[in-house]
Amino acid sequence: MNKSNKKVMVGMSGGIDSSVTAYMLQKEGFIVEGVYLKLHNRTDGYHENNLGFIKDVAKFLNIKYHVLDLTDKFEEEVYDYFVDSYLEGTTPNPCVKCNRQIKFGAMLDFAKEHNASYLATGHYAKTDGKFIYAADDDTKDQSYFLSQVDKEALPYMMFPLSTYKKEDIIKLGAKLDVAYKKITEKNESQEICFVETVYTDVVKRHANIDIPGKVLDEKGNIVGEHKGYMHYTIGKRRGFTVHGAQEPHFVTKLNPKDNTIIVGKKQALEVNHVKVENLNMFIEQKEFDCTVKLRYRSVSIPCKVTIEDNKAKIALKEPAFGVAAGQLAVFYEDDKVLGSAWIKSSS
Ligand SMILES: Nc1ncnc2c1ncn2[C@@H]1O[C@H](COP(=O)(O)OP(=O)(O)OP(=O)(O)O)[C@@H](O)[C@H]1O
Repeated sequence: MNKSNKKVMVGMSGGIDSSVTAYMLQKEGFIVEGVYLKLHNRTDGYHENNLGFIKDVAKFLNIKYHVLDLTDKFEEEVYDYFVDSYLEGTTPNPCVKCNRQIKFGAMLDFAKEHNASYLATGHYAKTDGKFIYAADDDTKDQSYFLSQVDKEALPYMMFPLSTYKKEDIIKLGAKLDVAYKKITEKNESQEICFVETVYTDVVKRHANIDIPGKVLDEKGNIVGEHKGYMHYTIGKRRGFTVHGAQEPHFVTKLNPKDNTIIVGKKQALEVNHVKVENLNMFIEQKEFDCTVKLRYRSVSIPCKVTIEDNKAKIALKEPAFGVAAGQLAVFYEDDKVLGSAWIKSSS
C-alpha cells in the first residue's frame, strides 16, 4: 500500500493508547490527523485535561487535530439508553452502543468528510476490513465491544495496537517524548467514560433508586427486603436480606413493575438457552455452531445458533451462570467475531 498520500484520522482520547497509535501510523508513512470527541458535559476539567495532552502530542508529531462536539448525539444514543436500561431492570452496555453510533458512526463520518481513507483507534482488536478479531493480548481484548459496528464501517477501521501488549505500549510511550511520558503516568481511563464512581450515582440523577422492596424466592414467597431494584444486577449476592438463609443467594431476576427482586441459590443462575434480538452479523449463515461470550470477561461457551428474522436462539452446549438481559451475546469462531445480538431472556 502506498501510504505517503493516505490520510488516517486517529480518534484521540488524550490517553496513551491513541497517542501511540498516532505515532505508529505516522512512522509507517501515513498522513495523520487527530480528532477528539466531546461526549459528555463533565464539569471537573475532564475535557480540558484530555485536550492538554492531545495538544502536546500533536505538537510533538506536528499533526493537525480537531475537536468534535457530539454531546447531544451521545446523550441520545448512549447516555439515555444507559439510564433507561436500569429503569427497565436490564444491564446496559454503553461502550457497545458508543462504538456503533459514535466512534464508528459519527466519528467515521467526520473522518470521511475530511478525506481520510481510514479511521484508527487505540482499541485492542484486529480487523482485515471484513471481520473483527480478538487482539493478541487476551487481557485487553476489546473485540466484544466492537462486535455491533456496522459491517460497512469495517473497511475503514484500523487498530494498530492489535498485536501489542499494553505494557509494551506504556514502555514505548515513556521513551518517546516528555508529553507521552506524562500520559503514561496518568491513571488508566475508567471503564465507562461518563461514570465517575458507580453507575447508581448516574441513575440517581434521573430517578429515585432508593425505594425499598420485597425479595422473593423462585416460587414467589417473600423472603427478605432490598434497597430498590436498580441497585442490583443479575448474579449479585449482596445488599439484600434473605431471612434464615444458610447459603449465599444470588439475584436471578429484577421486576421493575412491582419493585421486587427474585433470588435463588447458585444453581438458579444456571442457563442453557438464551434468546437474543437486534442482530449484527458479519456472516450470512442462519444456523451455525460457534462459541459465545455472554458478557465481557466471561469464558467462551460452545453453542448452536439459530437465526430467524432479527432474532436468534442460542442453545448452549455447557451451562452459563448469571446471564443478564441487556448484555451482548458475541459469536466467535476461534478469534474471529461472527456477529452479535442483544440478550432478551434466558432459561
Ligand atoms: N473522546 C474520544 N475522542 C476520540 N477518540 C476516542 C475518545 N475516547 C476513546 N477514543 C478512541 O477509542 C479508543 C478506545 O477507547 P477506550 O476508552 O477503550 O480507551 P483506552 O483503551 O483507555 O485508550 P486511550 O489510552 O487512548 O485512552 C481510544 O484508544 C481512542 O482511539
